[in-house]
Amino acid sequence: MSSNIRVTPHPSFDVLAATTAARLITRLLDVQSERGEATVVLTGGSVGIATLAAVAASPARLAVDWGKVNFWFGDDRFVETGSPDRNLRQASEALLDHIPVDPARVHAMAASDTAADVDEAAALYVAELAAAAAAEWENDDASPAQAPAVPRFDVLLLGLGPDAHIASLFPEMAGIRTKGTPAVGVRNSPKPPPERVSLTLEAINSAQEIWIVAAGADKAAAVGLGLAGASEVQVPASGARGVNKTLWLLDEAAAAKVPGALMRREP
Ligand SMILES: O=C(O)[C@H](O)[C@@H](O)[C@H](O)[C@H](O)COP(=O)(O)O
Repeated sequence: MSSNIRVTPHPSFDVLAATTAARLITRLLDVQSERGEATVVLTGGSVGIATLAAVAASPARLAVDWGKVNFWFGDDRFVETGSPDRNLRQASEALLDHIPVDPARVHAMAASDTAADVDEAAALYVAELAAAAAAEWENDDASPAQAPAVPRFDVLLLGLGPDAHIASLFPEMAGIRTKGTPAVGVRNSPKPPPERVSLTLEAINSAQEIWIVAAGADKAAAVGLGLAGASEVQVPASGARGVNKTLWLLDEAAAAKVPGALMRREP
């Protein structure tokens, strides 16, 4: 197992969400003190959204310069902009509408009323990622021609499906096999709704830190498989590896099948 993987259980869903929120606020503050701005990739799902709500409820949120935080999405559902199924809408209701974000720094994936199909939506996100990456490289006095496909992701949040899917990359489907592009259109998703846009594993793994957040007994098998070094095509979560750190932030139920040797119980 790579040394950069750390598994931390939490006593309950609520403690997991609150602790992940505190970690996120602290990480954003640390990055902003080093670089002036910070970038987080948000996820849909119960824990991902509960974490954002916990950030909104935390007095510590007031210490973050939210106007200098770049928000991207690991995936979104390809439904109408106003649909309650949209991760953007859920993230906005949980957090983004309650903090002073710079709208130009909130990078939403296209919806079914703003793109013709999931392929166009993915292509639009690929272009937006490339433009942000080129701008970062120009700022770093490097040639934009050599810019990577995606900007720097300081923290990338991932929920976990019971089938070990991450973002909208599902076992054995085209998305998890896709290489050479940072975003992909998804059809026939086993998790409704059927059409989505997702970052690819390559884009996910470009992140400095990946935080996989999962709660509930129905995720225990996926966590165990994800940590057991299974093939990423069969177990997408097993392919998630941050450049510097990969955290598995779990409640006790989701951690039930984690080998004791891997567990890091924080004091
Ligand atoms: O858009 C989505 O559906 C998510 O990004 C997806 O990857 C989610 O995070 C997992 O399915 C976990 O969701 P739950 O925590 O609700 O089970």
